[in-house]
Amino acid sequence: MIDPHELVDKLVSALPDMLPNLRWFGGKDRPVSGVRPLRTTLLDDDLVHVIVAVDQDGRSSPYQLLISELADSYESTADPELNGVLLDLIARGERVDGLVFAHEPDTELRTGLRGRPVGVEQSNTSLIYGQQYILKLFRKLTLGENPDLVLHRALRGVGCQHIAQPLGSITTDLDGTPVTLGMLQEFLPDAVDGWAMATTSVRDLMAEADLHADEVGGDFAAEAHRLGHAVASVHADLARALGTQTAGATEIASAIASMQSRLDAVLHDVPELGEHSAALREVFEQAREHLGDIAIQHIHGDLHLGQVLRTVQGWLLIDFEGEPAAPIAERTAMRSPLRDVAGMLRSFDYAAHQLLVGQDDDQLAYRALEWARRNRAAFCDGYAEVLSDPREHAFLLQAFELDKAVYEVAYEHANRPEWLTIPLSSIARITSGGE
Ligand SMILES: Nc1ncnc2c1ncn2[C@@H]1O[C@H](COP(=O)(O)OP(=O)(O)O)[C@@H](O)[C@H]1O
Ligand SMILES: O=P(O)(O)O[C@H]1O[C@H](CO)[C@@H](O[C@H]2O[C@H](CO)[C@@H](O)[C@H](O)[C@H]2O)[C@H](O)[C@H]1O
Repeated sequence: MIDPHELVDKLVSALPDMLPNLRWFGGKDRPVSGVRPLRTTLLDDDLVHVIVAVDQDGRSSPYQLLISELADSYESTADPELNGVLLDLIARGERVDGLVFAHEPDTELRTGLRGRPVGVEQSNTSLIYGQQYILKLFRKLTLGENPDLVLHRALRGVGCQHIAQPLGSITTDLDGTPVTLGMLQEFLPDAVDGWAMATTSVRDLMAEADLHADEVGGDFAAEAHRLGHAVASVHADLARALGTQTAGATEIASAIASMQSRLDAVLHDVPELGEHSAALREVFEQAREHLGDIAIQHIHGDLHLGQVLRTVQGWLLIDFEGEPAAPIAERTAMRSPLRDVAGMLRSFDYAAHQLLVGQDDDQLAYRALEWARRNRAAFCDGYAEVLSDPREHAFLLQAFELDKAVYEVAYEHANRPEWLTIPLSSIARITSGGE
C-alpha cells in the first residue's frame, strides 16, 4: 500500500512547475509562490484525494487533485480503473474521513463501471462512466455549496426538462464551511454541444461565401430559435423554484460596481482595452437607470454555446457554476436573466468570428456578421415565446454584452491570446454604434 503523505509531499514539490501547464488551473496568468497540502485522504489502496492551497499574489486558493503512484505525473484521473472507485463510493453512499459520497434521494446507481476522462478543454475534470453517468470534479474549490449542484437540485425539484439530471455528489468541509468536490449527472451519449453545431454552420457558410446564411445547408437559425425557447424555460423554472426579486438600490449599486471594477482589473492586465475604457465606463454607469426594470433571480451565470447540448429530446443547459473567475458571492447572487441572454448573444458573435482570426477578408467578415445577426435574432424570438422579448431592454442587454466581452478579454488574455481579437473587436464595434 502507498504512503499517501509521502506521495503528497512529492506532488507538492512538483506542482509549482506543473500547474501552469494544466488546463484546469485557473491562475495561469500569475506566478505560483507556493503550494501547501490542506487535506489528504486515502480512498483506496492506490488512490489518494488531496486538497492543496495554491498561493499567488498573496492570496491562496484551494484546488482538488486525485493522485496515484500508478499514474504518470501523479494525476490519476486519466486511469479509468481508478476513476471507477469514485462512482462506487457514491453508489454506496460512503463517508471516508471528512469526504461524503452520496447519491440523490430516490436514485440507485450502477457500480463497477470504468470512468474515462472527457478529454475536452475544460476548467474542471469530467469523467464518463459507461453510457450512463458523468462525474464533474471541481478543480478550484469554492467555499460554500457549489451553485452548479444547488441549481441542478432546484431545477430537478420543479421537473425541469432542459438539464442533465443530478444523481449524486461528493462534498466535504474546509474550516467548517461546506465545499462541493464533485457532481454526478446523467450522461447523454447522443449530445452535441452548441459550439460544435454553430461553428459547423459557420464553416458551411464560409465555404459558400457568395450565398447568405439562410441559403446554405447548415443554417443554424431554427436551432438558435429552439435554444432561445429552452433558455427561457430554464429561467422560468429557476424563478419558480427559487423565486424572484426586484433589484433594489443595493443590488443595482453592486451590479454597477462589479462591472466597473472588472473593467479596472482587465485594463490593468490588457492595455489594448484602454482605448475603449471611457465608452465602456459610460455605458456601465448609464445602466444604473435601467437595472431596476427587470426582476432579478438565480441564473446560469456563464451561458455560452459550449454550455448547451443538443440531444434527441432538445437542448439542455449544463454547468451552472457561473464564471469560474468571478467571486462566489457574485456567482450565487440573484441577477438579471438578461445576463444569460447577453452571454449567448456574445457566443453567436464568437462562433461567427473565430474562423476569421488572423484573416483579412471583407467578404467573409460581412458574412460572419450576417450569420451572427440572423442567429441572435432567432434566439431572441425563441426566448420571447416563453418570457418577454429581451430586445425590449436593448440598453441593458448591450451593457451586459459589453461586461461579458470585458470578461472574455481577460479570459482570452490568460488562456488563448490568439483569440483576444474576438472580444476586443466586438467591443470596438458596439461602442462605436454597431450591434
Ligand atoms: N450530461 C452530459 N452529457 C453529455 N456530455 C456532457 C454532459 N455534461 C457535460 N458534457 C460534456 O462535458 C464537457 C464539459 O462539461 P462542463 O460541465 O461544461 O465542464 P466545465 O465546467 O469544466 O466547463 C461539455 O462541454 C460536454 O461536451
Ligand atoms: O470553462 P467554461 O466553459 O466554464 O467557460 C470558460 O471558457 C469558455 C471557453 O471554452 C469561455 O467562452 C468563450 O469562448 C467560447 C468559445 O470557446 C464562446 O462560445 C463564448 O461565448 C466565450 O465567452 C467562457 O467565457 C469561460 O468562462
